[in-house]
Amino acid sequence: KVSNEETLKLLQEESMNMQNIDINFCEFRFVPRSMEELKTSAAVVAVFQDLGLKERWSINQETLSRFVLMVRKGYRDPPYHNWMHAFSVFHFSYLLIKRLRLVQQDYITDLEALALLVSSLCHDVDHRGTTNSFQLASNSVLAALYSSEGSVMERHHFAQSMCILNTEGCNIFENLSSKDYTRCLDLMQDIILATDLAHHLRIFRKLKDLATSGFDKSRAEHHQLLLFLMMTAADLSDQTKDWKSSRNAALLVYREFFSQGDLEKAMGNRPVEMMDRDKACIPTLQIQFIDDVALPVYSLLAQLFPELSILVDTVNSNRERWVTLEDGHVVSPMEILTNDID
Ligand SMILES: Cc1nc2ccc(C(=O)NCC(C)C)cc2n2c(-c3cc(OC(C)(C)C)ccc3Cl)nnc12
Ligand SMILES: [Mg+2]
Ligand SMILES: [Zn+2]
Repeated sequence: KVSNEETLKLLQEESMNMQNIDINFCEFRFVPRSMEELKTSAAVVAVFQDLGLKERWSINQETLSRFVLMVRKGYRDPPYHNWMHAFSVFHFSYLLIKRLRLVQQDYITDLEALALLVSSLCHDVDHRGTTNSFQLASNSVLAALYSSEGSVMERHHFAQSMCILNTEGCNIFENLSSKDYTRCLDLMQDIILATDLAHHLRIFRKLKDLATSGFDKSRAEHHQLLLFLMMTAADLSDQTKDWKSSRNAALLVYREFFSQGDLEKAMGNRPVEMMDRDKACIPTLQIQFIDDVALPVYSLLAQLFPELSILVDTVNSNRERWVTLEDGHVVSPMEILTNDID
């Protein structure tokens, strides 16, 4: 339960707007992870304000504040899949909607934009820092619940999100028409399930075809594929930031992976190399992940929206930094002095 004083405190902060959050808040180079965690809940409320979502969907300010605090409380504290990850994914989705003017240009409807934003905030809620395959291998409760359908964690994230919406005073969709309400939850389910890497790899060919043939605003399937591509791009958006930010985020991912590897060894199972701290070579693994997953995502997005090609350039330059680290690059004293590689 979110206490009233917490909600009231957040309400007082609601006077926050884009300017007094950070002058660069609406730039793709802005790093949401650099914000003080205490200010992130008010920033989420300010984003809803800025996009006019409260008026458009008659969202009560106090309900919104309570919802944001409940979502934040719904996240645990593993190295990577925590609230600050959710907040950074939410921020990137906001920038896509705002800077590309997606609703004004009819790429997505205003309901799809609402669903994308709320899904971004909720998409990893109650993550335990372990993968879908670990749920199965460890016979977790979540595997028992969802393994027959697959995407075990993603189904749990969606179920948790619905629990939060159904909590007293937290249903931000309470004033939507029943048609919009149903449609919005269906969209959230599709979008959150699309954050399963296996799902992304399954639809990748369709995403390529979409980027090649061009977006047809009249086709519902194109709206859906675009939402999935933007959600994945947001989920990976640490990789579109400056070198230090993207490197630090990647190191958090491996801290989580290696902890899972330690668990698997303790269970008598052999972890995959990527999760084995004794075998993994992070630069090599990162170059592989950037080539196999990250670059294709931002390249497709840039094919659809050429103004985003700057993101592809940044991912490529971060890739180059991993290459210099990969070949056992000897750190020169100068680099140590400039703490370029700390
Ligand atoms: C920096 C960074 N390195 C990663 C290195 C490897 C992998 C991994 O899962 N490799 C397995 C093989 C089969 C490819 C993921 C990595 N990763 C993610 C990530 C992305 C996810 O899925 C979407 C969002 C749909 C792409 C799902 C979960 C995660 Cl943790 N986010 N940042 C990273
Ligand atoms: Mg996830
Ligand atoms: Zn995520």
